[in-house]
This record gives sequence, C-alpha cells and structure tokens, in this order.
Amino acid sequence: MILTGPEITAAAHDGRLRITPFAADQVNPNSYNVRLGPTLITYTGPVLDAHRPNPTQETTVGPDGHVLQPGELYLGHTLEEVGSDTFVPLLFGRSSVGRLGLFVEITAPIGDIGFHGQWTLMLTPIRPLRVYAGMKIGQIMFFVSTGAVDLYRGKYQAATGPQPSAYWRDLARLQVVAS
Ligand SMILES: O=c1ccn([C@H]2C[C@H](O)[C@@H](COP(=O)(O)OP(=O)(O)OP(=O)(O)O)O2)c(=O)[nH]1
Repeated sequence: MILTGPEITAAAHDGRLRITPFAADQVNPNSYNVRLGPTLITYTGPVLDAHRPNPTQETTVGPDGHVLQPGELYLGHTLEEVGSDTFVPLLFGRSSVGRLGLFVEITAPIGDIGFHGQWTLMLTPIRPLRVYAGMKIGQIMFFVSTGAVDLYRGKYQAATGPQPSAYWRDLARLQVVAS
C-alpha cells in the first residue's frame, strides 16, 4: 500500500514520517516532491575504484543555476531530510524533470526504514541542462511495510549533503568479520 497525499501530510504531522522542512505545496496525490540542494559533487579521478574512496570536488549551485553536462555523474542532495521508522520510502524523478532528460537516481531508488537524512541524488542529463537549487526535482513515495522492523544503521545514516559511494566500507567490514 502506498500513502496518499493526505496520509503523507497526516504522518508528517504525527511523526510516523519525518520531512524537514515540510511544505503542504510539495504534497502530491501519492508522493512528496523533494527539492534540489545547493551542493553538487563530482568524482575527479579518470577511473572510479569501487574498493577505495574516490576523490571528489564540490560545486555550489549559484543563483543562475548550474549546467549539468551529459556523460558526467553529479551527486546532488535533497534540501529536505526525509525518513521514517514506519514506512518504506522510494525516490523517483518527477515527470517534468524526466521530460528534460535528467535522471535523478541510478538503479537505487530504495530507502530503508529508519534512514533519516538528506537523500543523495545521482544526477546525469541526456543533454546539457541548467538546474537550479530549490527546484522540485524528485519525489518520494512511502509504502506501508509488513513484518518486524530492523531500523537502518547503514553507511549513509544522517546524511547532510551529497554522499559519495562508501562501498569500500563494506570491504573493511568484511575483512573485520573474516579476521
Ligand atoms: O537514491 C538514493 C537511494 C537511497 N538513499 C539513501 C536512503 C537509503 O536508506 C540509504 C542507503 O541506501 P542503500 O541501502 O541502497 O545503500 P547501500 O549501498 O546498500 O548502503 P548500506 O549498506 O548503508 O545500506 O541511502 C539515497 O540517499 N539516495
């Protein structure tokens, strides 16, 4: 079951959902629009290494926006902190943004019950596209869960701003378990 707009509003007010800041005009019939935050990061190395932290550089989106280039991966973030200890969140692009050829997530739309923080957006455009901080870029749906709940305690908990891949931390944990 998916939360309707009115139920999203009710849950944001009674604490089953945490959306900070919350604005009534971002509620859709069955999702909540999230806005693009001002910070973008890109990886600077010619080859990304899944087993190691990768160097990044940061850009701040100014009042005139920032042009995203095809072929580049930009990690952005939501202005809102969104999470729930009750519902399963899923992040998608907005249709109006997809119609401009922009992907806002790549292969990983699923949020965990218990994650709270700003969401990292994986931005890549089909064509050069000027984006603006504060634009309503994506939407999050909330699903009712069933079964016992084991709250998220993962690598990206309490994220503020875009988070580069911490896949390498999985290896460090495996090595500790193996030793
Ligand atoms: O596009 C997305 C998708 C998810 N998340 C957040 C919410 C989610 O709860 C958390 C972790 O996502 P996931 O479980 O897919 O990441 P992982 O690579 O498996 O890391 P972990 O081991 O921390 O679960 O990241 C984002 O910020 N952006």
